[in-house]
Amino acid sequence: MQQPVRIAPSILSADFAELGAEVRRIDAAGADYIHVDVMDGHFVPNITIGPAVVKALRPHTAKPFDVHLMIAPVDPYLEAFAAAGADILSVHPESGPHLHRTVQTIRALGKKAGVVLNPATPLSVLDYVIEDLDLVLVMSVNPGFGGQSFIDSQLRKIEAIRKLIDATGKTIDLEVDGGIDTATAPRAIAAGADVLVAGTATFRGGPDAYGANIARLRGGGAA
Ligand SMILES: O=C(CO)[C@H](O)[C@H](O)COP(=O)(O)O
Ligand SMILES: [Co+2]
Repeated sequence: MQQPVRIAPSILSADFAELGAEVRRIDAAGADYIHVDVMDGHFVPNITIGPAVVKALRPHTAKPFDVHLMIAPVDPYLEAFAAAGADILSVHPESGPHLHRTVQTIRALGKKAGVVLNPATPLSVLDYVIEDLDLVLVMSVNPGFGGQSFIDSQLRKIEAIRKLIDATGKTIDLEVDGGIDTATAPRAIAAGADVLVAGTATFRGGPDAYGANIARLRGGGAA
């Protein structure tokens, strides 16, 4: 069943020179999850942050850290991100040879497990792991950068995954990431998403705007 809409600001769009304060600000502004984009310059053409930064940010909020791992191979780093304070670890199936094993490793570390589908990744990768997941993340842009435009074809994928999740009878978040703003948020929610990642749309306008930005996205984009 689709759950109430939650907002996961991506700190990729925060001021990196004051990340701790930015995390405290989005926490106070109503963020539900803190979305952390981890990029390695290999799986995706950009380099961002590693476990040391996650650990440094951990004391700044009690909100769940939703860690989106865009690194390959991913398996050797799961333990470090878990120890650093991640709550949800989400992996791309293309980032290791044994997705089922990777999901079991995350669960064995006591963390929530997510699988991320790139725009061209078919639904079938979920067939034999969905029952073990806490979250499915649909990329509505190709991973690597913030500020890209929402890819409309992913709405069909969200609709299809909503049906798959509901058929399990389990509580599994359906998150969408990339190009979420006041125009695309209501479309993603109507398709069945219940967690919206938003980098650009959360941080635009500076700290005084974060609360209103998050509230607008949660309300499905209404002003
Ligand atoms: O995973 C990501 C990129 O790979 C980011 O989470 C995503 O792009 C968020 O940024 P924006 O809301 O600006 O599109
Ligand atoms: Co992300």
